[in-house]
Formats: sequence, structure tokens, C-alpha cells
Amino acid sequence: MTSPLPLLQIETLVAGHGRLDVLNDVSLALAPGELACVLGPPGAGKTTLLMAIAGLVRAKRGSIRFANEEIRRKRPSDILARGIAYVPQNRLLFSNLSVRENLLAGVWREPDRARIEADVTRLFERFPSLKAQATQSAGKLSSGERQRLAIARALMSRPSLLLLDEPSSGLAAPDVDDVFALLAELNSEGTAVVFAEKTTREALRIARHVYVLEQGRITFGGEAKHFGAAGFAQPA
Ligand SMILES: Nc1ncnc2c1ncn2[C@@H]1O[C@H](COP(=O)(O)OP(=O)(O)OP(=O)(O)O)[C@@H](O)[C@H]1O
Repeated sequence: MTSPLPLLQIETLVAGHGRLDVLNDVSLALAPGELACVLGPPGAGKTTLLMAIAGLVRAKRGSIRFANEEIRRKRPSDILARGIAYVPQNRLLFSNLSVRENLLAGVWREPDRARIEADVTRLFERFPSLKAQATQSAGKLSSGERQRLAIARALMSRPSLLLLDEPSSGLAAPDVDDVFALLAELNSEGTAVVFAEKTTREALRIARHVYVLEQGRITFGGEAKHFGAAGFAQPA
């Protein structure tokens, strides 16, 4: 049996900030339906990798193919429209806007009001606690609710690939459980999920594949069950 075409294929990617090359010849391939974690110590380049895929960091060389199309030089809005959504580590919500208004901020190019309303209704059904706080300003939410809102906002674009930067950061244990259960659920419904984490503790709970990034290079890529916890220097 031949394996399916990768959903995302990155080849010899070099990307960074200004003159600083953070990623050095990074290559990886994600199958459709993937649930993968990018692990690595602070400063390894995890955020830079996710942002390069989302078009938010300029990729200098190499290739990023998504659904068999080269997206390396595309704008972030074009990449979002193609089905890649990104949830940054600090969640980047509009604190003074309501929960509902933050959801609407996840829509970039959808002119169809009926579809937008249907998506808001669909997401409020999935996140009843957000529905209950629809008119509340995002700045007043708990950190767990803020993370749920950030993910819900990303889902407004109906992504086929959801990227999340340290989704467990700053959350209490029950919220971490909740967020990982949500990611597993979204994945079981067909959304490919890739998230970055600093420690294996969180990452190995749901990830099927693990990629370890150290100093801008992939030093391990494979099934989570084959990943040894001693693979890299982890923060306490
Ligand atoms: N905007 C920027 N301008 C210049 N250098 C940057 C910028 N953002 C990150 N860097 C540098 O790029 C390197 C990789 O950072 P990055 O945030 O991608 O790593 P990370 O693995 O996500 O780290 P962490 O786990 O601490 O979030 C670091 O040396 C960092 O200082």
C-alpha cells in the first residue's frame, strides 16, 4: 500500500529573524490527520518553525508545501485561507473586545454573514462556557477560558491544520487536561494538529509523532512511543 501524500512537507527550510538563521535545514513531513508535537528546549526554534509555516516569519530557503502547494512565499492571510491556523503562545486576544468580537476577529476573508453566524453558533455549542460569557471582555476571562477562546477563534477559519505554540503554558492542571482533550477531539474529527511544548510531560499525553528541535535542527522525528524522555535537556 502506498502512503498518502503528506499534508505538510517541509524541506531544508532555513528561516529566522533578520540576519539570524534560527532554523537550519529543517525537513519534516506530516500526514493528513496528524497529531504531532514539536519538542525542544527554550530558544530551539519551535516558535520560529510554527510561525514560518503560518507565514509570519520569512523563510529564506527551502520549501514548505501544504496540500501539495508551495506556500513558502505566501502571505499569512493566504496561508490562513488555505487552511492553516496558528494559536500563538501568548494567545494574542483583544482584551478590550468581547468574546464574540474576538471570535469574529478570526475571520479574514469570509464575506458570507450567514456562514459566519453559523460558525459562531457551532463554536458556542462546542464551548458553552464561552457562549455564557459572549459579551464579556476577553481580558476578564480566566487563562483557561482565554486559551479556549484563542483556539475557538482559530477554528473560525475552519482549518485543516491547527498549529499551537505551547498550548499548556500558564494554565492550571485542569485547564491543561481540558485543552489537550480538546486537541485530541479536534484531531479525531479530522483536523491535523501540531503543537510545540518545552517538556515531554505535556507533549507525550496526546502526540502520535514527536519532532525534537535543538538549536534549529531536527534531532529526532518519529512515533511518540519510540521517543525516550532523555532525548534533550528539559527545563525543570
Ligand atoms: N523577533 C525576533 N527577533 C530576533 N530574534 C528572535 C526573535 N524571536 C526569536 N528570536 C530568537 O530566535 C531563537 C529561537 O527562538 P524561538 O522563540 O523560535 O524558540 P523556542 O524554541 O520557541 O523558545 P521558547 O521555548 O523559549 O519559546 C532564539 O535565539 C530567540 O532569541
